[in-house]
Amino acid sequence: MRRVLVTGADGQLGHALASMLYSLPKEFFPVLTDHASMDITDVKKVNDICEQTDPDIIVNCAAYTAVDMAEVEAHQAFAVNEKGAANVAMAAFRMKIPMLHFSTDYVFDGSNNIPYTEEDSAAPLSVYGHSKLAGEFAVMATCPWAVIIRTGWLYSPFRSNFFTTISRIARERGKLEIICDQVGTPTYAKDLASAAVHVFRSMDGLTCDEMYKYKGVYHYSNEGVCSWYDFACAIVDLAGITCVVDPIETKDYPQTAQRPHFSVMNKSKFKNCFHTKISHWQRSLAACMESSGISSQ
Ligand SMILES: NC(=O)C1=CN([C@@H]2O[C@H](COP(=O)(O)OP(=O)(O)OC[C@H]3O[C@@H](n4cnc5c(N)ncnc54)[C@H](OP(=O)(O)O)[C@@H]3O)[C@@H](O)[C@H]2O)C=CC1
Ligand SMILES: Cc1cn([C@H]2C[C@H](O)[C@@H](COP(=O)(O)OP(=O)(O)O[C@H]3O[C@@H](C)C(=O)[C@@H](O)[C@H]3O)O2)c(=O)[nH]c1=O
Repeated sequence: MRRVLVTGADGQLGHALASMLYSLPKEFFPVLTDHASMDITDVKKVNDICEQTDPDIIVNCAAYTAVDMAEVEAHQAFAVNEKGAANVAMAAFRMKIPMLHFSTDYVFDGSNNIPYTEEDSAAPLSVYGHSKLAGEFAVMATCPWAVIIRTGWLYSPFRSNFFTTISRIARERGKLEIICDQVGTPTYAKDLASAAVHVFRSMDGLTCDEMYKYKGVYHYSNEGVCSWYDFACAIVDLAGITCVVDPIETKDYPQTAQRPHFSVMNKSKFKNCFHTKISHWQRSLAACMESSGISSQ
């Protein structure tokens, strides 16, 4: 049985991954840590807990994810997303074990008109995007066999995210105005957790030299393309909520941080390397809706 140390286990991805690991009890034993029990900016704490728990795999789900707040809290964003990530990567390097880390579609500036590949240049528009890109470099420099998955528009029935927010405010307000000129692909956290398990299985039992085969950045979201407006319409429809959803432009929804207008990612590298298929975002949204019980409320 493989011990999988998860940081940020109280976040939406950490929670989805923990549930996935508990559902595979013969294969994996989750060692869950959260902000309170293991602050990843505290290098001594990270090393002590890794030493005590002796994991076989480390997955860094901890992050500073408040995109607008990061514009005024750059120091905190970089402390967690760059230095904290490097602390976790250093522990994995010392223990010579697989390290999985997550990054974001917000490393791109949105100027592409075809899906971004891993070879495309990153040019973040926001402090959050810059801090995550710095984290990618820090992780790769610290633990050279690390696998970094860039994902985007993550949602689940757990914690605050676009899915839970829209489900709630559609009922409260009866009318929503949603940006239609930012295009990307939603990612169901359960699908991403399942993708992470594919990575663990591929890297299980490999020597450091063998792990190098997988090193680097991969793109992963659900399949398909939509705007936030399309996503909101689909949530409202599936939930059976009576609510008007109007499309608006980014300029009509003032936000502190700038977001890319286009952040669709090409997932071929992940699918080919880890021999997996990916579900379309509408199918995954339906699965999430069903598991959340929101549509029957
Ligand atoms: N959410 C999204 O739409 C997207 C997320 N990603 C990336 O996916 C990953 C997972 O994101 P997601 O699960 O949504 O994020 P969440 O914000 O839901 O979870 C992040 C977790 O990290 C914890 N955390 C924050 N600071 C620290 C710290 N110093 N030490 C330990 N834990 C800390 C948070 O705890 P607390 O809340 O108590 O501070 C929270 O539980 C991140 O790398 C994120 O950048 C990428 C693209 C899209
Ligand atoms: C609630 C609401 C949001 N929106 C828009 C704002 C924003 O552009 C978009 C999504 O809202 P959010 O607050 O979820 O946006 P945001 O925090 O930018 O989401 C991002 O989070 C980080 C962590 C990532 O890494 C990204 O991939 C992405 O998921 O919807 C509306 O237009 N109307 C509304 O009523």
